[in-house]
Amino acid sequence: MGLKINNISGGYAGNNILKNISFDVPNGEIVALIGLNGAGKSTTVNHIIGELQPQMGSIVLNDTNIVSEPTAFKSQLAYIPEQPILYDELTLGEHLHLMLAAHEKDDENTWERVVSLLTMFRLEDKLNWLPIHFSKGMRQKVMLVSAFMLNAPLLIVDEPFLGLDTLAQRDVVSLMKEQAKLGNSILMTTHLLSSAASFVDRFVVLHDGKVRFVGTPSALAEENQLTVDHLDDLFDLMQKELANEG
Ligand SMILES: Nc1ncnc2c1ncn2[C@@H]1O[C@H](COP(=O)(O)OP(=O)(O)OP(=O)(O)O)[C@@H](O)[C@H]1O
Repeated sequence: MGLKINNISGGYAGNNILKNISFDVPNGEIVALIGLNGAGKSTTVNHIIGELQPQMGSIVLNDTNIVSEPTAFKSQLAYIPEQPILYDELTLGEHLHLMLAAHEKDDENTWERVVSLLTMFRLEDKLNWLPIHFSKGMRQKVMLVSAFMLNAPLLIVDEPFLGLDTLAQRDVVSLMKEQAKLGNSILMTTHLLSSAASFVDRFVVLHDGKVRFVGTPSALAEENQLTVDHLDDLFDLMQKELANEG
């Protein structure tokens, strides 16, 4: 089980972007959605988080369909957007308690986990701070704590490394691996193919709103006659292809 995207087509009002997208994020797997700017990664994520509705196809998470049971679907989901969203008037502590309460998890056990995450990201002494006092990277770390504290069955992380120092990047990878070990599904978007290749189970390559490839990092490298260390060159190949099509 896990997340099953079956044959979805969709996009924005009057602007159809996704064409027959299908892929799975099985329980216990880390899957990276990749593609050039404008390929449709955010549009796909927006459908999975329920911001957009597909014109056709289905999105099912552990047997829960997003259309027939939207509340049950969303309660299984933790999402880390590329741009941090924080309530200006709430302290870090108030923000975390509010998020926990919304997921009915504001208990002592979960708070222990929150404290260990805050310590990992060196935020443990900042519970009384307001967002205005946080740097960009610190805001991103607050989003990471808010999502990882939930141990949600599906975690979606948009560009997990953006704005993070190398220590925090390493911590995010180990947290994603920990979530996978717990049997949760992780879907991330990234432009850093070679780095992602060292820890993701599979890549889903989007190209012009279509799924171009689904498979392991080594299979992706092999198909494009690249080594895993040089997977970033795939973007040059796709860019050239787009130029030829145009
Ligand atoms: N709000 C919107 N309304 C209409 N079209 C949009 C909107 N947002 C994005 N698009 C279009 O949808 C297509 C896919 O964009 P999307 O943001 O999904 O790409 P992406 O793969 O996430 O790119 P990036 O790597 O730049 O984040 C693009 O052609 C874009 O112009």
